[in-house]
Amino acid sequence: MSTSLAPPGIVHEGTLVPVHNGGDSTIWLPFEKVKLYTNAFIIQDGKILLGYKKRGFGQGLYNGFGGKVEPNETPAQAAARELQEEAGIEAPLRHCGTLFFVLKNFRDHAFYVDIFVAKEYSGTIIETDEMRPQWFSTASEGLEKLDDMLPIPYDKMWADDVFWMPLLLADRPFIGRADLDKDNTMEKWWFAEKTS
Ligand SMILES: Nc1ncnc2c1[nH]c(=O)n2[C@H]1C[C@H](O)[C@@H](COP(=O)(O)OP(=O)(O)OP(=O)(O)O)O1
Repeated sequence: MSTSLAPPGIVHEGTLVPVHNGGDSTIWLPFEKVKLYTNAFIIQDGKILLGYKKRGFGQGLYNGFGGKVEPNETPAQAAARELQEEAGIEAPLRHCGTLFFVLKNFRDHAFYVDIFVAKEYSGTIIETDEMRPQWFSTASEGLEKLDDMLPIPYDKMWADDVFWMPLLLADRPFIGRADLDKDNTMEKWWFAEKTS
């Protein structure tokens, strides 16, 4: 499928295969500034580590561990720093996706988020002022669940996560954009798998 379908804000090389797109809005929300963010996940042995955001942006939602890329950092360095700051651990993170978010009632900047993943980590997972880490089962409905582990709580996550997280879990590189309203509803979205 043509790569020219990618929405504004999506920067990419190679071949993209769109997997989801939709929304009632006919236009992508405009944006002026873009700020760089990271988000990191540990996925191992049928489980994924998420953090419950205790304060600030996205409070009350489960997410990976991440935040803003500081001016002196690469996204990979920022991802490692945020994982240490928010969960107390280190991990051999590798890049697996890129997401672009525009919030309807937040016109300060759009979010360009590099997504990282690791299968291992070192150190002891700790609760921090910002995040309460928790393991969730990655097993699909109908399959055997890990002992006492809840499934991924999509109803308590950013609304876009359900579209790209299956690609993350399947280790399939992805890219996408979502425009969200202030109540965490999706206005318009487009997600693709990167096949080269
Ligand atoms: N829509 C959506 N889906 C999934 N993930 C995210 C979004 N929007 C987002 O912003 N995010 C991610 C991107 C980042 O990982 C975090 C937001 O980072 P934040 O905690 O605001 O950044 P910090 O640098 O930690 O902020 P301060 O601690 O400096 O205030 O959510």
